[in-house]
Amino acid sequence: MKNIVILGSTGSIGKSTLDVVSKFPDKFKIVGLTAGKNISLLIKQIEQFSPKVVAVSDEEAYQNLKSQISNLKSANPEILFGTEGISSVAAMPDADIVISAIVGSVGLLPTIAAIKTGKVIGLANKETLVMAGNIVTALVKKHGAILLPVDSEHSAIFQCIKGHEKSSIKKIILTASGGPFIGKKTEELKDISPENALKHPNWNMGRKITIDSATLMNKGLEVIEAHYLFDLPVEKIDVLIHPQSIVHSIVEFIDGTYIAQLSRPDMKGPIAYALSYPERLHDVVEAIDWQRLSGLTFQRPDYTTFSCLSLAYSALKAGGTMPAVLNASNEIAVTAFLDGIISFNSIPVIIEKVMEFHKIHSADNINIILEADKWARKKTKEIIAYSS
Ligand SMILES: NC(=O)C1=CN([C@@H]2O[C@H](COP(=O)(O)OP(=O)(O)OC[C@H]3O[C@@H](n4cnc5c(N)ncnc54)[C@H](OP(=O)(O)O)[C@@H]3O)[C@@H](O)[C@H]2O)C=CC1
Ligand SMILES: CC(=O)[C@@H](O)[C@H](O)COP(=O)(O)O
Ligand SMILES: [Mn+2]
Repeated sequence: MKNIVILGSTGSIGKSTLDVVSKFPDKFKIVGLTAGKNISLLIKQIEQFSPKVVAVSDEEAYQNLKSQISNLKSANPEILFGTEGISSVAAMPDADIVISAIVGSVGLLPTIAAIKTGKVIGLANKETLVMAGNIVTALVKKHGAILLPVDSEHSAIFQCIKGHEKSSIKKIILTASGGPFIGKKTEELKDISPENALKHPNWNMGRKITIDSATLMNKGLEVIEAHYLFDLPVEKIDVLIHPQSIVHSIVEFIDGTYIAQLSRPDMKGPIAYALSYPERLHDVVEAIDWQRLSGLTFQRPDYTTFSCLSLAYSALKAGGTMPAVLNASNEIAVTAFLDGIISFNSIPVIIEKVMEFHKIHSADNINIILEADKWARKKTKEIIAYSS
């Protein structure tokens, strides 16, 4: 029996993780859950899974949760609050594996708290590695923690390279669906509404990552994530558009052969793989009906129209605090787009300006990263205010 903590249990990844856990009650037990502010869902999860400890980041939600919890007959967890409370859940001694599935930079400190206890981390929160890849991988080594990718492309690469020498890898190819605006040019994207950008063709995900998929920033963040997870230079990390999202990524070996990992687009696959690693669970994802597949197609990304992808490659090459700045600026720009304050096409324009203003620092410790993150948020807001 493995004891599981889920950071971000009320989100898309959190809910899929609980789906997997509920199908295998003899293998997994939930010991800790955390949420932002969706306490109506959190209460249902508490009733169903009886965690020992829960934490929420939002103060009003915390007070509401505390007042409602005494009415629950079946469960009575300890309730914690804020980043510190979430980090305590992440570090709880009973946990065997922590699924890191909070969205955005707020996931960084709780993930580090889990790493420092030497646990197995199922990492969905790609922002952790984008912001602080060198620091995080050094902490993983120092504390004997294990980082298992939950992001579908990285889970695919992890599965494909298993048992192969690193020197035999020529490059890895991250597949991208292309998002809802595949094939469109900049001019055609100028009046895109948040509602249309939120219509991902293949995956049902949280709002922030769905917009990142539409701009291709998601793939850019994943290039940076892959660099740190697999310790590969940027030149060995490629991106290919694959609109069907059946091939989750590909490894090209030096002998000219390839290994790819395939399944229907369903995050329960990579989640279950991380939860049960190194074993596999039965019947997690519905089988592919091969005869009915209409085709698997691949094309080069349009780096000009979807320039967020180019910006992410530039940030990775620039190094130091630049990836953290890219990430923070993107978070602010995406929120502004969802709030109707800036246009879809402004997202990369604003991020690029912020990157141009940034004086790179060596990413030696977490405070330098947090400072860069803070600086980039402020600068992005200034540029948005100035231009609107
Ligand atoms: N969804 C997917 O299929 C995939 C997601 N990922 C990555 O996984 C992560 C989660 O994505 P996803 O599940 O889609 O996101 P969601 O927006 O669906 O869920 C986010 C979770 O984070 C919580 N949260 C939000 N803000 C805070 C905060 N300030 N403090 C603490 N918790 C907070 C939310 O709580 P509440 O709702 O209660 O406020 C919710 O539980 C992201 O990093 C994403 O890039 C990677 C691959 C695939
Ligand atoms: C499911 C998953 O891992 C997402 O990160 C997904 O890859 C998003 O789709 P895109 O390929 O459109 O970015
Ligand atoms: Mn992904």
